[in-house]
Amino acid sequence: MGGSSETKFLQELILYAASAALSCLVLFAGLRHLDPNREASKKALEHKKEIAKRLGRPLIQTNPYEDVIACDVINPDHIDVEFESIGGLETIKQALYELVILPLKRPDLFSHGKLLGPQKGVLLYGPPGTGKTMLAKAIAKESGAVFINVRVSNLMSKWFGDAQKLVSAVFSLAYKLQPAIIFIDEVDSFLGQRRTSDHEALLNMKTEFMALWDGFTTDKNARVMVLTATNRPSELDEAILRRLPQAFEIGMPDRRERAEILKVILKGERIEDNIDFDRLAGLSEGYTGSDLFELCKKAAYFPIRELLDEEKKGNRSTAPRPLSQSDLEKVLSTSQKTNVAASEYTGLNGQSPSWTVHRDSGDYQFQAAINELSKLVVSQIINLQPDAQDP
Ligand SMILES: Nc1ncnc2c1ncn2[C@@H]1O[C@H](COP(=O)(O)OP(=O)(O)OP(=O)(O)O)[C@@H](O)[C@H]1O
Repeated sequence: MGGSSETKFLQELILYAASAALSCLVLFAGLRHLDPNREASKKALEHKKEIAKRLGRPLIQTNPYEDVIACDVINPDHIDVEFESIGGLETIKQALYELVILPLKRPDLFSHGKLLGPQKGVLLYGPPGTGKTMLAKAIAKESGAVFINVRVSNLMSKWFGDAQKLVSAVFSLAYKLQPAIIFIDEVDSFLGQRRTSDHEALLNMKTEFMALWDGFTTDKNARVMVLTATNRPSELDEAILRRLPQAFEIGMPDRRERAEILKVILKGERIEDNIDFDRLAGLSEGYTGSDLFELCKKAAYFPIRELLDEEKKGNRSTAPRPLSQSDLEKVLSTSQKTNVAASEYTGLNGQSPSWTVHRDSGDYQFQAAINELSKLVVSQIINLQPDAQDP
Protein backbone atom coordinates (compact mmCIF):
# COMPACT_ATOMS: atom_id res chain seq x y z
CA MET A 1 0.00 0.00 0.00
CA GLY A 2 2.77 2.40 1.18
CA GLY A 3 4.88 1.21 -1.78
CA SER A 4 2.21 2.09 -4.36
CA SER A 5 1.65 5.63 -2.97
CA GLU A 6 5.40 6.18 -3.08
CA THR A 7 5.49 5.07 -6.72
CA LYS A 8 2.56 7.35 -7.49
CA PHE A 9 4.30 10.24 -5.75
CA LEU A 10 7.47 9.53 -7.71
CA GLN A 11 5.52 9.32 -10.97
CA GLU A 12 3.85 12.67 -10.26
CA LEU A 13 7.18 14.20 -9.33
CA ILE A 14 8.72 13.03 -12.61
CA LEU A 15 5.67 14.29 -14.48
CA TYR A 16 5.92 17.71 -12.82
CA ALA A 17 9.64 17.88 -13.45
CA ALA A 18 9.13 16.92 -17.10
CA SER A 19 6.36 19.44 -17.63
CA ALA A 20 8.42 22.16 -15.91
CA ALA A 21 11.37 21.34 -18.15
CA LEU A 22 9.12 21.42 -21.22
CA SER A 23 7.65 24.77 -20.18
CA CYS A 24 11.15 26.20 -19.73
CA LEU A 25 12.15 24.89 -23.13
CA VAL A 26 9.09 26.40 -24.80
CA LEU A 27 9.62 29.68 -22.96
CA PHE A 28 13.30 29.76 -23.90
CA ALA A 29 12.58 28.95 -27.54
CA GLY A 30 9.80 31.55 -27.59
CA LEU A 31 12.01 34.22 -26.08
CA ARG A 32 14.79 33.43 -28.52
CA HIS A 33 12.31 33.72 -31.35
CA LEU A 34 10.99 37.02 -30.04
CA ASP A 35 14.46 38.47 -29.51
CA PRO A 36 14.49 41.43 -31.92
CA ASN A 37 18.27 41.40 -32.19
CA ARG A 38 18.51 37.76 -33.18
CA GLU A 39 18.32 38.15 -36.93
CA ALA A 40 20.51 41.26 -36.98
CA SER A 41 23.13 39.62 -34.77
CA LYS A 42 23.13 36.43 -36.88
CA LYS A 43 23.51 38.41 -40.08
CA ALA A 44 26.20 40.56 -38.52
CA LEU A 45 28.14 37.52 -37.33
CA GLU A 46 28.12 35.95 -40.80
CA HIS A 47 29.16 39.26 -42.31
CA LYS A 48 31.92 39.63 -39.74
CA LYS A 49 33.30 36.21 -40.63
CA GLU A 50 33.37 37.23 -44.27
CA ILE A 51 35.22 40.49 -43.51
CA ALA A 52 37.64 38.66 -41.26
CA LYS A 53 38.31 36.20 -44.10
CA ARG A 54 39.17 39.03 -46.45
CA LEU A 55 41.44 40.71 -43.96
CA GLY A 56 43.13 37.41 -43.17
CA ARG A 57 42.74 37.87 -39.41
CA PRO A 58 39.89 37.25 -37.04
CA LEU A 59 37.88 40.19 -35.82
CA ILE A 60 37.89 39.17 -32.20
CA GLN A 61 36.94 42.21 -30.25
CA THR A 62 33.82 43.77 -31.61
CA ASN A 63 30.91 44.79 -29.45
CA PRO A 64 27.25 44.11 -30.38
CA TYR A 65 26.88 47.65 -31.74
CA GLU A 66 29.82 47.17 -34.08
CA ASP A 67 28.28 43.87 -35.17
CA VAL A 68 25.17 45.72 -36.28
CA ILE A 69 27.25 48.25 -38.22
CA ALA A 70 29.19 45.33 -39.77
CA CYS A 71 26.00 44.59 -41.75
CA ASP A 72 26.57 47.83 -43.63
CA VAL A 73 30.22 47.17 -44.41
CA ILE A 74 31.01 46.48 -48.04
CA ASN A 75 34.14 44.60 -48.89
CA PRO A 76 35.97 46.57 -51.63
CA ASP A 77 36.62 43.32 -53.53
CA HIS A 78 32.87 42.94 -53.92
CA ILE A 79 32.34 46.40 -55.39
CA ASP A 80 31.84 46.22 -59.14
CA VAL A 81 32.21 49.95 -59.85
CA GLU A 82 35.58 51.35 -60.83
CA PHE A 83 36.61 54.75 -62.15
CA GLU A 84 36.54 53.24 -65.63
CA SER A 85 32.86 52.44 -65.33
CA ILE A 86 32.06 56.11 -64.74
CA GLY A 87 31.68 58.18 -67.89
CA GLY A 88 33.00 61.77 -67.95
CA LEU A 89 33.98 63.58 -64.71
CA GLU A 90 37.64 63.28 -65.67
CA THR A 91 38.90 66.28 -63.66
CA ILE A 92 36.96 65.20 -60.61
CA LYS A 93 38.22 61.63 -60.84
CA GLN A 94 41.79 62.89 -61.06
CA ALA A 95 41.35 65.20 -58.06
CA LEU A 96 39.70 62.45 -56.02
CA TYR A 97 42.55 60.12 -56.87
CA GLU A 98 45.13 62.52 -55.49
CA LEU A 99 43.19 63.79 -52.51
CA VAL A 100 41.38 60.71 -51.34
CA ILE A 101 42.60 57.48 -52.87
CA LEU A 102 46.32 58.08 -52.69
CA PRO A 103 46.36 59.01 -48.97
CA LEU A 104 44.34 55.88 -48.16
CA LYS A 105 46.53 53.68 -50.35
CA ARG A 106 49.92 55.23 -49.64
CA PRO A 107 49.81 56.86 -46.19
CA ASP A 108 53.62 56.79 -46.15
CA LEU A 109 53.68 59.59 -48.75
CA PHE A 110 51.53 61.85 -46.59
CA SER A 111 53.11 61.36 -43.20
CA HIS A 112 55.88 63.97 -43.53
CA GLY A 113 55.35 67.57 -42.55
CA LYS A 114 52.20 69.59 -42.04
CA LEU A 115 51.30 70.34 -45.62
CA LEU A 116 50.13 66.96 -46.77
CA GLY A 117 47.61 65.55 -44.33
CA PRO A 118 45.09 62.98 -45.48
CA GLN A 119 41.58 64.24 -46.20
CA LYS A 120 39.13 63.38 -43.44
CA GLY A 121 36.00 64.76 -45.05
CA VAL A 122 34.82 65.02 -48.66
CA LEU A 123 31.47 66.14 -50.03
CA LEU A 124 30.03 65.15 -53.40
CA TYR A 125 27.07 67.28 -54.34
CA GLY A 126 24.85 67.75 -57.36
CA PRO A 127 21.54 66.75 -58.90
CA PRO A 128 20.19 63.21 -58.47
CA GLY A 129 21.39 60.51 -60.83
CA THR A 130 24.68 62.15 -61.77
CA GLY A 131 26.88 59.41 -60.33
CA LYS A 132 27.69 60.51 -56.76
CA THR A 133 27.04 57.08 -55.23
CA MET A 134 28.93 55.45 -58.09
CA LEU A 135 31.92 57.71 -57.43
CA ALA A 136 31.85 56.92 -53.71
CA LYS A 137 31.88 53.18 -54.42
CA ALA A 138 34.62 53.54 -57.01
CA ILE A 139 36.75 55.45 -54.48
CA ALA A 140 36.41 52.54 -52.02
CA LYS A 141 37.18 50.02 -54.74
CA GLU A 142 40.22 51.87 -56.07
CA SER A 143 41.65 52.57 -52.60
CA GLY A 144 40.96 49.08 -51.22
CA ALA A 145 39.14 50.68 -48.30
CA VAL A 146 36.17 49.02 -46.66
CA PHE A 147 33.01 50.95 -47.37
CA ILE A 148 30.71 51.59 -44.43
CA ASN A 149 27.40 52.69 -45.83
CA VAL A 150 25.86 54.60 -42.93
CA ARG A 151 22.10 54.40 -43.06
CA VAL A 152 20.30 56.71 -40.68
CA SER A 153 17.44 54.21 -40.48
CA ASN A 154 19.88 51.62 -39.14
CA LEU A 155 21.34 54.03 -36.61
CA MET A 156 17.88 54.89 -35.40
CA SER A 157 16.95 51.21 -35.12
CA LYS A 158 14.35 50.92 -32.42
CA TRP A 159 15.79 47.65 -31.16
CA PHE A 160 19.06 49.31 -30.28
CA GLY A 161 17.57 52.23 -28.39
CA ASP A 162 20.95 53.81 -27.83
CA ALA A 163 21.66 55.37 -31.21
CA GLN A 164 24.69 57.22 -29.87
CA LYS A 165 26.40 53.89 -29.19
CA LEU A 166 25.77 52.88 -32.80
CA VAL A 167 27.25 56.15 -34.01
CA SER A 168 30.34 55.54 -31.94
CA ALA A 169 30.45 51.96 -33.30
CA VAL A 170 30.63 53.36 -36.85
CA PHE A 171 33.90 55.08 -36.03
CA SER A 172 35.40 52.37 -33.82
CA LEU A 173 34.66 49.69 -36.43
CA ALA A 174 36.09 51.90 -39.19
CA TYR A 175 39.25 52.26 -37.11
CA LYS A 176 39.54 48.49 -36.62
CA LEU A 177 39.00 47.84 -40.34
CA GLN A 178 41.02 50.74 -41.73
CA PRO A 179 41.59 51.88 -44.37
CA ALA A 180 37.91 52.67 -44.29
CA ILE A 181 35.43 55.05 -45.87
CA ILE A 182 32.37 56.07 -43.90
CA PHE A 183 29.82 56.97 -46.56
CA ILE A 184 26.76 59.06 -45.72
CA ASP A 185 24.36 59.47 -48.61
CA GLU A 186 21.74 62.25 -48.32
CA VAL A 187 23.93 63.78 -45.62
CA ASP A 188 21.53 66.73 -45.30
CA SER A 189 18.86 64.51 -43.75
CA PHE A 190 21.30 63.43 -41.04
CA LEU A 191 23.69 66.32 -40.57
CA GLY A 192 21.67 69.14 -42.09
CA GLN A 193 20.75 72.44 -40.50
CA ARG A 194 19.04 72.09 -37.15
CA ARG A 195 15.30 72.50 -37.18
CA THR A 196 13.08 73.02 -34.17
CA SER A 197 11.20 69.87 -35.21
CA ASP A 198 14.36 67.72 -34.93
CA HIS A 199 13.99 64.93 -32.41
CA GLU A 200 16.35 64.96 -29.46
CA ALA A 201 17.71 61.53 -30.40
CA LEU A 202 18.73 62.86 -33.82
CA LEU A 203 20.38 65.93 -32.27
CA ASN A 204 22.33 63.72 -29.85
CA MET A 205 23.44 61.52 -32.72
CA LYS A 206 24.63 64.53 -34.70
CA THR A 207 26.60 65.88 -31.75
CA GLU A 208 28.19 62.50 -31.13
CA PHE A 209 29.02 62.06 -34.81
CA MET A 210 30.71 65.46 -35.04
CA ALA A 211 32.74 64.87 -31.86
CA LEU A 212 34.01 61.49 -33.07
CA TRP A 213 34.72 62.89 -36.52
CA ASP A 214 36.85 65.65 -34.97
CA GLY A 215 38.75 63.01 -33.01
CA PHE A 216 39.66 61.24 -36.22
CA THR A 217 40.61 64.46 -37.95
CA THR A 218 43.37 65.03 -35.42
CA ASP A 219 44.47 61.38 -35.29
CA LYS A 220 47.35 61.04 -37.75
CA ASN A 221 47.21 57.25 -37.67
CA ALA A 222 43.57 56.97 -38.62
CA ARG A 223 43.10 55.99 -42.24
CA VAL A 224 39.40 56.71 -42.02
CA MET A 225 37.58 59.16 -44.23
CA VAL A 226 34.05 60.48 -44.09
CA LEU A 227 32.62 60.70 -47.60
CA THR A 228 29.28 62.42 -47.93
CA ALA A 229 26.83 63.06 -50.76
CA THR A 230 23.82 65.31 -51.13
CA ASN A 231 21.40 66.75 -53.66
CA ARG A 232 20.81 69.69 -51.34
CA PRO A 233 24.14 71.23 -50.40
CA SER A 234 22.43 74.46 -49.34
CA GLU A 235 20.80 72.54 -46.46
CA LEU A 236 24.15 71.84 -44.82
CA ASP A 237 25.16 74.18 -42.04
CA GLU A 238 28.50 75.87 -41.52
CA ALA A 239 29.64 73.37 -38.88
CA ILE A 240 29.38 70.54 -41.39
CA LEU A 241 30.89 72.50 -44.27
CA ARG A 242 33.92 73.28 -42.11
CA ARG A 243 34.48 69.56 -41.65
CA LEU A 244 34.21 68.98 -45.39
CA PRO A 245 37.09 71.02 -46.75
CA GLN A 246 36.93 69.28 -50.10
CA ALA A 247 33.68 69.57 -52.02
CA PHE A 248 33.13 68.37 -55.56
CA GLU A 249 30.17 69.37 -57.65
CA ILE A 250 28.96 66.43 -59.70
CA GLY A 251 26.92 68.40 -62.17
CA MET A 252 24.78 67.63 -65.19
CA PRO A 253 26.92 66.04 -67.91
CA ASP A 254 27.64 68.14 -70.99
CA ARG A 255 27.41 66.77 -74.53
CA ARG A 256 30.91 65.28 -74.53
CA GLU A 257 30.32 63.67 -71.14
CA ARG A 258 26.97 62.25 -72.21
CA ALA A 259 28.70 60.56 -75.14
CA GLU A 260 31.30 59.14 -72.71
CA ILE A 261 28.61 57.90 -70.33
CA LEU A 262 26.73 56.19 -73.18
CA LYS A 263 29.96 54.50 -74.28
CA VAL A 264 30.61 53.25 -70.74
CA ILE A 265 27.03 52.00 -70.32
CA LEU A 266 27.04 50.17 -73.65
CA LYS A 267 30.53 48.74 -73.24
CA GLY A 268 30.39 44.95 -73.42
CA GLU A 269 26.79 44.96 -74.73
CA ARG A 270 25.77 43.57 -78.10
CA ILE A 271 25.53 46.74 -80.17
CA GLU A 272 25.89 47.56 -83.86
CA ASP A 273 29.27 48.97 -84.93
CA ASN A 274 27.89 52.21 -86.33
CA ILE A 275 26.46 53.75 -83.15
CA ASP A 276 26.87 57.54 -83.38
CA PHE A 277 27.50 58.46 -79.73
CA ASP A 278 27.95 62.14 -80.45
CA ARG A 279 24.58 62.35 -82.19
CA LEU A 280 22.88 60.53 -79.29
CA ALA A 281 24.57 62.92 -76.86
CA GLY A 282 23.24 65.84 -78.87
CA LEU A 283 19.72 64.42 -78.72
CA SER A 284 19.84 63.80 -74.97
CA GLU A 285 20.36 67.36 -73.74
CA GLY A 286 19.40 67.61 -70.03
CA TYR A 287 19.77 63.87 -69.37
CA THR A 288 21.66 62.69 -66.29
CA GLY A 289 23.80 59.53 -66.23
CA SER A 290 20.90 57.76 -64.61
CA ASP A 291 18.52 58.92 -67.38
CA LEU A 292 20.96 57.64 -69.99
CA PHE A 293 21.13 54.27 -68.26
CA GLU A 294 17.32 54.03 -68.29
CA LEU A 295 17.31 55.04 -71.96
CA CYS A 296 19.66 52.18 -72.87
CA LYS A 297 17.65 49.71 -70.82
CA LYS A 298 14.45 50.68 -72.65
CA ALA A 299 16.15 50.47 -76.04
CA ALA A 300 17.46 46.99 -75.24
CA TYR A 301 13.86 45.72 -75.28
CA PHE A 302 13.38 46.40 -79.01
CA PRO A 303 15.52 43.46 -80.23
CA ILE A 304 13.77 41.18 -77.72
CA ARG A 305 10.30 42.25 -78.87
CA GLU A 306 11.27 41.70 -82.50
CA LEU A 307 12.57 38.24 -81.75
CA LEU A 308 9.34 37.33 -79.97
CA ASP A 309 7.27 38.70 -82.89
CA GLU A 310 9.29 36.56 -85.31
CA GLU A 311 8.76 33.51 -83.09
CA LYS A 312 5.01 34.16 -83.11
CA LYS A 313 5.15 34.09 -86.92
CA GLY A 314 6.86 30.71 -86.67
CA ASN A 315 10.38 31.95 -87.49
CA ARG A 316 12.96 30.55 -85.09
CA SER A 317 15.94 32.75 -84.25
CA THR A 318 18.75 31.90 -81.88
CA ALA A 319 19.54 35.29 -80.35
CA PRO A 320 18.18 38.83 -80.40
CA ARG A 321 19.84 41.14 -82.93
CA PRO A 322 22.38 43.71 -81.64
CA LEU A 323 21.10 47.04 -80.31
CA SER A 324 20.98 49.68 -83.03
CA GLN A 325 21.17 53.46 -83.33
CA SER A 326 17.52 53.60 -84.29
CA ASP A 327 16.47 51.68 -81.12
CA LEU A 328 18.13 54.35 -79.02
CA GLU A 329 16.78 57.22 -81.08
CA LYS A 330 13.27 55.78 -80.93
CA VAL A 331 13.37 55.86 -77.14
CA LEU A 332 14.83 59.35 -77.18
CA SER A 333 11.98 60.61 -79.34
CA THR A 334 9.28 59.12 -77.14
CA SER A 335 10.56 59.35 -73.58
CA GLN A 336 11.14 62.40 -71.50
CA LYS A 337 14.14 62.98 -69.35
CA THR A 338 13.02 61.91 -65.90
CA ASN A 339 12.90 63.66 -62.58
CA VAL A 340 14.84 66.65 -63.68
CA ALA A 341 12.10 68.33 -65.68
CA ALA A 342 9.61 69.24 -62.99
CA SER A 343 11.93 70.18 -60.20
CA GLU A 344 14.65 72.43 -59.13
CA TYR A 345 18.19 71.85 -57.94
CA THR A 346 19.26 74.61 -55.62
CA GLY A 347 23.02 74.20 -55.72
CA LEU A 348 25.01 76.08 -53.14
CA ASN A 349 23.62 79.58 -53.54
CA GLY A 350 27.12 80.90 -53.63
CA GLN A 351 27.91 79.78 -50.06
CA SER A 352 31.30 78.20 -50.56
CA PRO A 353 33.71 80.36 -48.61
CA SER A 354 36.57 78.02 -47.85
CA TRP A 355 35.68 75.36 -50.33
CA THR A 356 37.30 73.87 -53.33
CA VAL A 357 34.52 73.57 -55.87
CA HIS A 358 35.69 71.75 -58.93
CA ARG A 359 32.94 72.65 -61.32
CA ASP A 360 31.01 75.79 -62.03
CA SER A 361 27.66 75.90 -60.35
CA GLY A 362 24.95 75.42 -62.91
CA ASP A 363 21.24 75.94 -63.09
CA TYR A 364 20.58 72.36 -62.15
CA GLN A 365 17.40 70.87 -60.95
CA PHE A 366 16.49 68.23 -58.46
CA GLN A 367 13.63 66.04 -57.45
CA ALA A 368 12.39 67.78 -54.35
CA ALA A 369 9.71 65.22 -53.68
CA ILE A 370 12.22 62.39 -53.22
CA ASN A 371 14.15 64.39 -50.68
CA GLU A 372 11.04 65.37 -48.79
CA LEU A 373 10.11 61.71 -48.71
CA SER A 374 13.48 60.69 -47.26
CA LYS A 375 13.05 63.37 -44.60
CA LEU A 376 9.61 62.05 -43.80
CA VAL A 377 10.95 58.49 -43.50
CA VAL A 378 13.61 59.62 -41.03
CA SER A 379 11.06 61.44 -38.89
CA GLN A 380 8.74 58.41 -39.03
CA ILE A 381 11.54 56.13 -37.88
CA ILE A 382 12.27 58.45 -35.00
CA ASN A 383 8.63 58.42 -34.00
CA LEU A 384 8.58 54.62 -34.14
CA GLN A 385 11.17 54.40 -31.39
CA PRO A 386 9.57 53.17 -28.20
CA ASP A 387 11.32 55.80 -26.09
CA ALA A 388 10.51 58.54 -28.59
CA GLN A 389 7.15 59.03 -26.86
CA ASP A 390 8.72 59.45 -23.45
CA PRO A 391 8.61 62.93 -21.98
N1 LIG B 1 28.83 59.25 -64.97
C1 LIG B 1 28.17 58.10 -65.09
N2 LIG B 1 28.67 57.08 -65.81
C2 LIG B 1 28.00 55.92 -65.95
N3 LIG B 1 26.80 55.67 -65.37
C3 LIG B 1 26.24 56.64 -64.65
C4 LIG B 1 26.89 57.89 -64.45
N4 LIG B 1 26.10 58.66 -63.66
C5 LIG B 1 25.03 57.92 -63.37
N5 LIG B 1 25.10 56.70 -63.95
C6 LIG B 1 24.07 55.63 -63.86
O1 LIG B 1 23.02 56.12 -63.05
C7 LIG B 1 22.83 55.29 -61.89
C8 LIG B 1 22.53 56.17 -60.70
O2 LIG B 1 23.70 56.90 -60.36
P1 LIG B 1 24.06 57.26 -58.85
O3 LIG B 1 23.20 56.47 -57.91
O4 LIG B 1 25.50 57.18 -58.67
O5 LIG B 1 23.60 58.75 -58.81
P2 LIG B 1 23.54 59.74 -57.58
O6 LIG B 1 24.12 61.01 -58.04
O7 LIG B 1 24.13 59.10 -56.38
O8 LIG B 1 21.99 59.90 -57.41
P3 LIG B 1 21.17 60.18 -56.07
O9 LIG B 1 21.56 61.53 -55.63
O10 LIG B 1 19.76 60.09 -56.56
O11 LIG B 1 21.54 59.09 -55.11
C9 LIG B 1 24.11 54.50 -61.75
O12 LIG B 1 23.87 53.25 -61.16
C10 LIG B 1 24.57 54.37 -63.19
O13 LIG B 1 23.92 53.29 -63.82
